[in-house]
Amino acid sequence: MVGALGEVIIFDRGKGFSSVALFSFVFDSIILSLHITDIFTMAENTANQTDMNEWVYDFSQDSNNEESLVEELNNTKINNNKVTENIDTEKQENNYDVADSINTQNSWLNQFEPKNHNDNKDKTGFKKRRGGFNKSNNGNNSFENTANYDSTSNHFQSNGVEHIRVRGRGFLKKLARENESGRFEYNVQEGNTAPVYRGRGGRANHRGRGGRLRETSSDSCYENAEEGHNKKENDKPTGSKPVYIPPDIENKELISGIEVGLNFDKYKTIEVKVSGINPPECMSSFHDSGLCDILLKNLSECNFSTPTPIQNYSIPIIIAGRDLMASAQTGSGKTAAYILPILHNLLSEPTELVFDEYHCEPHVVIMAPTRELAIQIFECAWKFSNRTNIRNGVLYGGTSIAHQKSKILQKGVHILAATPGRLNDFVDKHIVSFASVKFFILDEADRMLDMGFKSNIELMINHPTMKSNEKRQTAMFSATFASEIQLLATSYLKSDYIFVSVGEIGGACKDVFQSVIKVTKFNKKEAVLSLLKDMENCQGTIVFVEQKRMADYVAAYLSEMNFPTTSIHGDREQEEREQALHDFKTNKMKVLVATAVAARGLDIKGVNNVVNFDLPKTIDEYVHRIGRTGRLGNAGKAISFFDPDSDSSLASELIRILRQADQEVPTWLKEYAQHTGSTQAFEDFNDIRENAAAPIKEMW
Ligand SMILES: Nc1ncnc2c1ncn2[C@@H]1O[C@H](COP(=O)(O)OP(=O)(O)OP(=O)(O)O)[C@@H](O)[C@H]1O
Repeated sequence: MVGALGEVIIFDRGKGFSSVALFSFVFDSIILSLHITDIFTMAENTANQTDMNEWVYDFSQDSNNEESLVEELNNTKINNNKVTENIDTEKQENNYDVADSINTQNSWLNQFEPKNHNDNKDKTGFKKRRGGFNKSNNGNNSFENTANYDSTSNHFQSNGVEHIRVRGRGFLKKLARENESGRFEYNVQEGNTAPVYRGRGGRANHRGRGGRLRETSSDSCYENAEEGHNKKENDKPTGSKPVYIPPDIENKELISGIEVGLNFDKYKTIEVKVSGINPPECMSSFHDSGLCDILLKNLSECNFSTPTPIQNYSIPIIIAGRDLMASAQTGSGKTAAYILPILHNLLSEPTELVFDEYHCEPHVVIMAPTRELAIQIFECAWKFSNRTNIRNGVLYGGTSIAHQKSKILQKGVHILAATPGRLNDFVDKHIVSFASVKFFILDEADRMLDMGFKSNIELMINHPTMKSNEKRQTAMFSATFASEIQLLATSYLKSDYIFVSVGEIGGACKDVFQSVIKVTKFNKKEAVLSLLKDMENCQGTIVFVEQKRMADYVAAYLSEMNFPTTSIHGDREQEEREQALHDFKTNKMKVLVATAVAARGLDIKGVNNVVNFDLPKTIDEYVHRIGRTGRLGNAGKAISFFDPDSDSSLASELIRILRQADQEVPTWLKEYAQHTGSTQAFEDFNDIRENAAAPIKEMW
């Protein structure tokens, strides 16, 4: 209930902001209208007096005269000590910077600028924007999410006011550049899971007029068929399409891959199970793989000397023309397990590449749930096709469509890595046709086939230009593969597909040392801080949170505490997301705070620690998250905060994963598991085909 939260909502709707001085105050649908000059003072007093925890500044003025509004704002005596939130975090999907157009009179705006950063970035790695409300009482922090006015210290603190919202039209609409409602909000409530959308006329995922109480889950908006894409992109008016042009691969060092770790040899002891009719023999080295010479050369240049188990099995299976469903632990080389045999096929059985100025027909389509993963797959294909005529392309949202179109139509593409939304768009526009597809690959297949993406995948599989199962080769890979998803997946595969599992399906990588700490939602912040302080070197730490806003909040907090931190989540612009990853990869930022958008597939050198600030909703997500460390035989560490209030339903599954990975199970955790399900060990084998040949058990 909004009213129960207690809010101050301030609207100013009088033209020119000077004539209206009506002040009213109600819970839930409270409207305060008053002279803008007094807004902050009055709100502050009211908040202070009534101990309310939300402020909403609403400049619902459809101002035709922005300049006078800006002037009005300039004249407004806003005490720097009182307004503390940087609203930028709510409008990061666009590059528009209103202050550019009113630069000459930006004193109001400038007083909210981050004060002590020389370049265009603040300490969090966020791009500095004008127009954000920004704490400036000590002049050095742009993301201090404090918001409660403390009359004794004359500034805000975080223990009371939980929301600051700014709503407006005209000038503020531009400032926020949101949807037609022209409003945006920033919720700084700690541990918040239920941002309140309200107003008049709100609808699902959109803050508008007539709002309602609505929960946004982590980064789960699939309307653009990408995990963690920016919801606000859904209703961008035509004409404000993304213009970001990503750079070409420029730093080979950054895509060079993780080095083999001390535990790499332990891969030999992992049990591999294969089922399906007449599976091809596995290989035991790259040299007996039959891969063409140029690929062997590229492999050695990339320091791939010994194949991992999933590569030993998948490479011969794909070379033999068989369909494949494969599961292997995180960080064990699944990407190369399909890229290499595909490249081998393209090179040894070349066919003409069809393309013209209007369309192209890739030979290989690889789908991934996130933009960053699509980029990573593209880079992997690119590095292994060095010195060949193979052309690689990538399609993903948040970037210029014209640019991506020109890239793939220039010379055509053999291998196209893509997120479903952008690919569908290109297929709809007849820019991409599946008429020449030989291989169709689903990376993170269980994710691609669950609720969020399934309809998009089906659109492609059933597209008139797509070849039938029998005429194309299909392969699916993931570290997790629930039985129901396997069942669904079988309809996309030939009936005699091979199933390979390396280790337990859905099991965690045993090279990750896992620990669980009991917390409450109120002490997570301190807990993460003390974890970082206790680390000898916190370089390479990913902190996972459930909410996009929480990502900014935690990133801001850690930056404040002098841990260089950046964040990645679906409300950041694509350019910012790529910049954040780049800064993290190049060690400019020690800590990356991330939502689900970074949970799967991302392969980043030097990730030593994963912290689950919030535990995810599902155990599979947990397995993927902690798999960002402990890759390729390197040791890693995962620390998870367990809040009994919100995480008890995960307890039994968590215990199961801890046991499977030979980790210690805290005694207190068992209490929470008692009523929430089985902690039994993994099933022995689960190829769901009823008629599957008896599994061939082999030790690699
Ligand atoms: N045989 C190999 N020799 C050396 N390095 C390898 C080998 N195979 C893979 N790698 C490297 O191991 C890292 C992990 O590979 P990859 O990202 O394909 O793992 P994955 O199994 O797909 O992980 P996830 O489940 O997290 O997606 C990459 O840096 C890759 O370059």
